[in-house]
Amino acid sequence: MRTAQVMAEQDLPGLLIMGIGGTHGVQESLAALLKKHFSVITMKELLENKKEVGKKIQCIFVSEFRPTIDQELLESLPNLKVIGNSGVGVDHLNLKMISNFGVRVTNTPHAVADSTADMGMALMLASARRLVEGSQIAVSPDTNYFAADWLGVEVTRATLGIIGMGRIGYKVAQRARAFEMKILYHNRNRRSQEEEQAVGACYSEMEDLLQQSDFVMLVVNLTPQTEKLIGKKELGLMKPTATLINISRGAVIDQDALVEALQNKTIKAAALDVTYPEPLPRNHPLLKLNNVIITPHIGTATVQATHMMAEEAIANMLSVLNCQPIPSEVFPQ
Ligand SMILES: O=CC(=O)O
Repeated sequence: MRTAQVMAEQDLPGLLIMGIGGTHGVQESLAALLKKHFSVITMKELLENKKEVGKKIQCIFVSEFRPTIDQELLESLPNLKVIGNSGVGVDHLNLKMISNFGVRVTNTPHAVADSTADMGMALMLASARRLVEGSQIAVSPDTNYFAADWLGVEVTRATLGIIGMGRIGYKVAQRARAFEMKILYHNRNRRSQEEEQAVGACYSEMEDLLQQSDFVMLVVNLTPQTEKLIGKKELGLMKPTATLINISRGAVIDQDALVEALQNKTIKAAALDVTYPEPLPRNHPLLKLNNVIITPHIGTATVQATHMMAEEAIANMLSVLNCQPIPSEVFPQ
């Protein structure tokens, strides 16, 4: 005989998890969170019985950046209503194709903002103070080193140019203010005077920002308009003492041009949480340069952000299922 609890679980909307790790495709704590609202189905379960299991799925929770949702998958899910992306960037999803199936897409712009802004600051400080190089020498067999060999530069009172002043860019500005940085920003839409004053940020044309900044931080979404936004010409405008930091998407930078600029020292350094592709092939020239820091796209990889993203995605997906206003829906461009 079925218990009331099992019956209730069966009544919950079916949710497919697309991710890696744990038995469910995400950490068990996230799976437990999702299970409060959905009947959770793993990819393995779907593949074992596509016909029956496919009909139950109304939502997909996407926790990875890799492109995995194709036409064939969507055709096997006749009752799919919403794809809840865990994260703000949705460039790994084919929005046009998904919308042709009448499926909504949602993202989590609020949950990611603090952790990603922290990552931008961490990369800026690590690069300025040569943290990775310093850490490598400190644990190397070579003990004959001196602080004077490792002079960095101060972030305090330096000029930071933020390209992309959305939620994350603005959080970066709030943090940079505490370092007394001069903050320039460029954005599609100018922020209000009150917002600019609150963080001490000045709106700037791209060219001026690139010419004046000691640190240029990229915080834009990847769209056809921002692909290769930073190329040879833009890198050429930067100071030879400047550092480029990227916490958005790798394809926002023309990577060949970046390699050239770093090799020729026309800019000083780069600190990248994102590259194109991810991970970079092990023989990629960026990996051979000592004026580059690369992290494996971990801007949102914190305990707090992962849980907040799941909560935000759950709220979005339930709104779609309950025909309520959707807090964060993404539309094809
Ligand atoms: O890269 C992280 C995100 O898109 O949220």
